[in-house]
Amino acid sequence: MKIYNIALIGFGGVNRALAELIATKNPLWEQDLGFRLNIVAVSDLYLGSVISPNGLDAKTLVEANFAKGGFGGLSGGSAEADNEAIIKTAPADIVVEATFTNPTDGEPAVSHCRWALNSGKHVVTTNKGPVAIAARELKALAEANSVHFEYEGSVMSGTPVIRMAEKTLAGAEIKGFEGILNGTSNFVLGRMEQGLDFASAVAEAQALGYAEADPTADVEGFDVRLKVVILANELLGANLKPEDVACNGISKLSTSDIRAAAKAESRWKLVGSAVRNADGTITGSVAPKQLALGHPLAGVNGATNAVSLNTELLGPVTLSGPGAGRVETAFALLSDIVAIHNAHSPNFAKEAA
Ligand SMILES: NC(=O)C1=CN([C@@H]2O[C@H](COP(=O)(O)OP(=O)(O)OC[C@H]3O[C@@H](n4cnc5c(N)ncnc54)[C@H](O)[C@@H]3O)[C@@H](O)[C@H]2O)C=CC1
Ligand SMILES: N[C@@H](CC=O)C(=O)O
Repeated sequence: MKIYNIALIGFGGVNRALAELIATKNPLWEQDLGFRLNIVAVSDLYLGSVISPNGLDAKTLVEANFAKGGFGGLSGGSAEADNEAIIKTAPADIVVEATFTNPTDGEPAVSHCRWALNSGKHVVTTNKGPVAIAARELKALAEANSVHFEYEGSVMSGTPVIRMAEKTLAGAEIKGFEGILNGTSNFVLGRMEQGLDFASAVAEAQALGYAEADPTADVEGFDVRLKVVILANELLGANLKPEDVACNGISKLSTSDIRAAAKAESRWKLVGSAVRNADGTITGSVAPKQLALGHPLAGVNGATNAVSLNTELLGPVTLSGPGAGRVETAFALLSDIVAIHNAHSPNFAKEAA
């Protein structure tokens, strides 16, 4: 049985949900997965930072109602979030990056990943910024340091689209994809269909933990644009940057547009897609589309996401599942740690006492 020491960077919805899972599921993971997780450090812009080489009690961490700078009151704690020192010096095997996604340059998360990989620590992240903007560099850094850079939760939350496509569909020749890749905007469109106004629907998505720290990223399509870049680069071998992908969101759709679509037996959906063109170039786009009710994506509701991968050998292969949510996304982090564990890297795991 292995123990993985982990450092949590960001302690918002997703990393807090991971800590909740650790508090209750470690015995099950020991039995079923062959490891348990031990939180040795946490750093959060609002709460401060704390290092405890022997491990912090996950239950206490999630149940204590810390105020701003509250980690300063813990043994080994500080009211400041010293991410760099925590990432470089905490005795962690794995750094779990779940700070906010910066759709412009990916920072400071790109730096967090660099510091961790250069320190010989694995990185698992749900943050779309570093993956969309710096995946090539970070994968090369991981390889150079014999560690992993894993990011399943960066697209479709805990629904395993990246691993499914790369591992299980290897050889099927993916030529393009089309999907609903943002839980918040899909949830908002559904609530507007039910008669709620746009602002109230966005507020509900925020309360449910689906939305980005700035929900503009969800409703203007910037979040889907990052996911289109990630999937196009991963699955189609593209080298797209966010600015290469045409992007329109849902904010201009009015309640009357949505009602009119319903009368025409159709629904508005925010669709992200990419395709390999005949000349080998790859084009991505994000745009609201009015889909007939019979369209496979028209029935995808709430924060559920779905993506249809167009393959040469199988035709379309469609995967659907949670696209947002705290626990759902924490599961993606667990799945990344399982992938690291299963790769049997010998240098990072500690035998249980
Ligand atoms: N919530 C979801 O359904 C999903 C979220 N993600 C991504 O996962 C990441 C985390 O999401 P949530 O936990 O929902 O966000 P959140 O907004 O609830 O939490 C982010 C936390 O990071 C902290 N933070 C921000 N900047 C920081 C910095 N420079 N240093 C240290 N801490 C910092 C904030 O104080 C906050 O506690 C985001 O990048 C998000 O895009 C990905 C898939 C789904
Ligand atoms: N805000 C995002 C969270 C997951 O990436 C969404 O709503 O899909």
